[in-house]
Amino acid sequence: MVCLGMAVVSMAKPSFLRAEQPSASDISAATSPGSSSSRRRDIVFIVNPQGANGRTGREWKKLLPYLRSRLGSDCNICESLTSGPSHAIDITREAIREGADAVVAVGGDGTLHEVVNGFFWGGKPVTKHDSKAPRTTSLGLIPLGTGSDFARTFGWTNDPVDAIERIVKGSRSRIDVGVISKEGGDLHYFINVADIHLSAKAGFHASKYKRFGSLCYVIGALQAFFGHQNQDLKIKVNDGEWEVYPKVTALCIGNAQFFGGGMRITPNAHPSNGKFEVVILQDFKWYDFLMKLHKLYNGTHLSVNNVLSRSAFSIEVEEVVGTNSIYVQSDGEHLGFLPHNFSILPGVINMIC
Ligand SMILES: Nc1ncnc2c1ncn2[C@@H]1O[C@H](COP(=O)(O)OP(=O)(O)OP(=O)(O)O)[C@@H](O)[C@H]1O
Repeated sequence: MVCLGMAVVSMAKPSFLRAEQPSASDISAATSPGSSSSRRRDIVFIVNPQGANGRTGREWKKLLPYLRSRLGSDCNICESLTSGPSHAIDITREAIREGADAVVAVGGDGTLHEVVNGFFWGGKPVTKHDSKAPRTTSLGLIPLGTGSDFARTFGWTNDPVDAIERIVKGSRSRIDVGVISKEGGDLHYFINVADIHLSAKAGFHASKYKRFGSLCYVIGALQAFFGHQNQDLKIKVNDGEWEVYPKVTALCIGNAQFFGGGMRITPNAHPSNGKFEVVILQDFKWYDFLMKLHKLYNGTHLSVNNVLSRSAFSIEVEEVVGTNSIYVQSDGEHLGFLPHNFSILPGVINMIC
């Protein structure tokens, strides 16, 4: 982990909280009565240098001088470049335990997803080591990925300068997070959209073609259609009765609205409303997608035949006939196959919005 302008700090013992010396004015502000809010904030930027086929790393380097100029006088800015998949989870947990004021994901939805998972450990939110001085670590985002779908719900652009201004402004909102469980498996968290069957299979294939930019979603979808069959699924919403939904093409559980590089699949979802929007597409053929694709992108597909939307706090999904081949993904990351349970954790993270 590197604190800007300071020495390289070993990952084994992160000390970003101590790495920068406060300036004289900061010391006086911190020691004057009633001035606790003006203490220097510790912000950890977790950067995936390989995001968007390497663009994230290149943009991040160009962004650093601006970041220093906008935040450096008020904050200890720490950067941590990820070394591979899942690294962002560990960095986040360590930063929260050390008492960081904010952890900012710099990259795409995959990086954001890992950072969100780092906010939890053993089924509970991670907390600061020193519980006598509790502090809530906020989540921030500089969207610099291929799809960057989560940011679209808030109308955020891929312009990192806008994202830095949001961090400077520092407004925060409580946001919901989805939790996914499977019998005998670890808990998994998502912030954007979890989805099942065709779209999840398309996402699985798309992830192999990120070098082609947004085109990866088209290639992934074409590959997923190959050999696709709509499947009967059993669904239990809000701990009610099991219901069978015939010929499901895709089932999408939205905490936010967009997936697949800009498709507004769950147009009524919002990460602050305490519930998911569940959208189920049934008996779709390949030509239905051709005819209705524009509606899926602009979010007007809910009135289309064989599209159903409902809100839910929890949903359990199983196959009627077990094939163990129905793909599940969360925030665009492959998660395995059905069955899975999904439920919402309302307002569990403080987000810089
Ligand atoms: N140093 C690294 N080398 C290779 N892969 C990494 C590294 N750090 C993180 N990753 C993996 O890269 C994946 C994708 O990253 P990210 O989401 O930032 O970019 P993207 O896929 O281009 O964007 P989007 O998810 O918005 O389409 C993450 O899921 C993460 O596991």
